[in-house]
Amino acid sequence: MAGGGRRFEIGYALLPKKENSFIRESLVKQARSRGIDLVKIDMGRPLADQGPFDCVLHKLYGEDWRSQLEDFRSQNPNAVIIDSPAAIERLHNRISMLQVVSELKIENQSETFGIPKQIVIYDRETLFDDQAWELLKFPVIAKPLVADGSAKSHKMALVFNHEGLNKLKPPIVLQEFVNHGGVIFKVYVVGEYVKCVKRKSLPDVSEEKLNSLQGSLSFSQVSNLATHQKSDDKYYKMMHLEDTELPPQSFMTDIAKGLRRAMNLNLFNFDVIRDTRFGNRYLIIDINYFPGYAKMPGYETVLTDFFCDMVYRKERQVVVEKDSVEEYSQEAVVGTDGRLVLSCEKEIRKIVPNSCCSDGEEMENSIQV
Ligand SMILES: O=P(O)(O)O[C@@H]1[C@@H](OP(=O)(O)O)[C@H](OP(=O)(O)O)[C@H](O)[C@H](OP(=O)(O)O)[C@H]1OP(=O)(O)O
Ligand SMILES: Nc1ncnc2c1ncn2[C@@H]1O[C@H](COP(=O)(O)OP(=O)(O)O)[C@@H](O)[C@H]1O
Ligand SMILES: [Mg+2]
Ligand SMILES: [Mg+2]
Repeated sequence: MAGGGRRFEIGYALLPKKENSFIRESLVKQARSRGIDLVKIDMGRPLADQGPFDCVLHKLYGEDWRSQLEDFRSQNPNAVIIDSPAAIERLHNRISMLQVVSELKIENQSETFGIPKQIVIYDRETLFDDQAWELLKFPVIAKPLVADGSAKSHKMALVFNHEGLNKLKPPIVLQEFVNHGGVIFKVYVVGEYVKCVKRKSLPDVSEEKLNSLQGSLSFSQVSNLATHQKSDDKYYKMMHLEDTELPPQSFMTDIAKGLRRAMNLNLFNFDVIRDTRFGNRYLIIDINYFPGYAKMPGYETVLTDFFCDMVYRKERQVVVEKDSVEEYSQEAVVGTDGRLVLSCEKEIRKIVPNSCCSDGEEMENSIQV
């Protein structure tokens, strides 16, 4: 075990469904064997009274939970919080979620990426306003603007014509439906680890079919159906999952890295489709915080590696801090004047930049000189 035999505690706060799927005995055991104890946070008691944890792993929302995390952080400035509520928040709105994609710059000669054309509609009037429709053409997907994990936030409609707009309930995002061969790519990100898998998606809609279709079609969490129907060979063949080529791994990794940095998140996945009109154009349509990692083969190892990275990196930083303090305070002694001590403090801060949970977010009071 690394870290000089010291054990680490990671507290987790998850909804029951998530806890059941994610906190498996196999994960708990593997983490334990590498010096990490996964401990359930007691939601009946203040978080700040528990632990003290080296790291908090969470997928819970709301003001109360946020302020509990803040209290915990101020009492445990060296603890790692995965991830910061402010960074997660961006993913709760389907417009801000994809804005970050448009800002990414990735050099690639052979593939391109972006997001589908989309507009946000806040009221029924705008829904039927021709001006709002200048950018889009049917079919479109209507998605609830809010993506907060509720069943409602996953209820979508594929809309074929104006008649289909009647059933929609703003606020919604209307997104151009892009034919993509019925297969979606899910790219799972765990810190630096990136894994792309294929899943079932909606079938293509041809011009011909579009003219014969009426109104709209409602659906929910279509990509999760594939796992339930894996045993149905005929169904699987029909979706052409096996014949579909994955996007180039290095391209997905570059996008994942860019998103991770831009969003300041460690645990997320994003849904990608390949536009059949071009073949080398990829569109990102959805980003999810802390998705269903247990569906990833060998998720226990990937997650344990990540936990180790988080807590050991933290441990290393603390050691560096201590070393730096000694080194610089010796210099300060040589100089023997108050001003010199002050400039040393600044130096130490430079040595331990952003020493925090998710990259980029400064941890205050981490250095005691
Ligand atoms: O439950 P699972 O394993 O299907 O995971 C869901 C994810 O499925 P995926 O890993 O992408 O196949 C799912 O992703 P999709 O929306 O299907 O793209 C969400 O991340 C969902 O979380 P939430 O309801 O948006 O908070 C995830 O649900 P929670 O487990 O977080 O409740
Ligand atoms: N612009 C689009 N073009 C084609 N299919 C789409 C598009 N947007 C979503 N889909 C399909 O709808 C599914 C659900 O949409 P998504 O935005 O991923 O919502 P959720 O957050 O519920 O997963 C996707 O997995 C994909 O099959
Ligand atoms: Mg999705
Ligand atoms: Mg989603």
